[in-house]
Amino acid sequence: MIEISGLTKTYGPTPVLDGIDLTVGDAQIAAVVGPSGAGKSTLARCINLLERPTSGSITVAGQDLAGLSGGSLRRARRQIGTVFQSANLLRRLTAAQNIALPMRHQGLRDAEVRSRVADLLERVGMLHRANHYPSQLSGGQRQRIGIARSLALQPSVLLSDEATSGLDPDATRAILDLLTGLRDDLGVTILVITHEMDVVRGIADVVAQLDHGRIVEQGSVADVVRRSDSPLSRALLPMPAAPVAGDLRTWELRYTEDEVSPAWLSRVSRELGDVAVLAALVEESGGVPVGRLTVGLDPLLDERRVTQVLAAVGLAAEPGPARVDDARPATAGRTESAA
Ligand SMILES: Nc1ncnc2c1ncn2[C@@H]1O[C@H](COP(=O)(O)OP(=O)(O)OP(=O)(O)O)[C@@H](O)[C@H]1O
Repeated sequence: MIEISGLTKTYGPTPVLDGIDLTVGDAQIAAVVGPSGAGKSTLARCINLLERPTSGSITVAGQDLAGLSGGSLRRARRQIGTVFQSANLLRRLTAAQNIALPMRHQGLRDAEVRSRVADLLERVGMLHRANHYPSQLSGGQRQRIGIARSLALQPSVLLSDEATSGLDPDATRAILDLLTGLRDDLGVTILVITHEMDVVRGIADVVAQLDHGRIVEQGSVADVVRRSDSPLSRALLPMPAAPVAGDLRTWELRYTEDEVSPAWLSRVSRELGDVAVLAALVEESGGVPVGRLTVGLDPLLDERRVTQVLAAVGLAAEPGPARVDDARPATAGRTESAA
């Protein structure tokens, strides 16, 4: 478990992290997202003790890291594995030797090292590359070896700072499967720093958005994607593209499958008149299938009434950004994704 409270980090006069409160439960994956310069990597470096926080507390597995020094600091560091964008393997060592390195530094016996290295190679699906050198591995394979090395001292927490950045979709998928396996099989708590919303959708249990050193939005992914008015929700699941300009008023609707009435279209049409379905998309995030629709309605309808009628059938609604061009009212048959 990671508990961060009132964490502040300043370089000179400027706070780079400003009062961060964030909790990641045991065996949870948390994603931290945010624009370049928001403070994501600084947050990771404070958690793995490469940087000292200016103030606030960081508790990992029940131990407050800020007050530690000497031997207790070194012991606490072993609780935390880190994977960076580049695996930074030593090129003169084989994959197996790279994984063994932290254990050798630790003074573990040969037999123990050999057995753990074999287990780790198997876990990351790289037993067949044990004796390859980094230059003989693909980027995704190097990253898997880097993850195995970060697990060598059996940490309870893993930090991943842009570990899938620059990898192709298959290699990314393999790394994400590996991380979810570590959470589910070994109960590792994982904090993922990423700018890739696919990664958040794919594996995160909770998500926090950092901006200018502050958390501006956070919550479980399942809750965030249900929020119709949230910038983070829109970033996670953008609205499908729809035609713009014209006579109808556009509305952006969002629903989760468990909350929407199956007969919503006919019920809404009865109350509000024709509904032009302009775009529709269903995608899963945080284990929840979320549907998004852009529809066109009569522009003379009262906004509050529209919102109420849509809410009554389980649709969260926001007025869209523009008017609709050449929209034709749809029948229920065109909304296959929502019905
Ligand atoms: N050692 C340092 N000294 C001074 N300023 C720093 C230092 N490290 C980071 N910063 C500043 O802190 C801010 C946050 O940097 P950080 O690397 O944490 O952002 P980030 O969100 O990870 O960005 P990116 O997505 O581009 O990697 C930036 O304005 C950066 O210039």
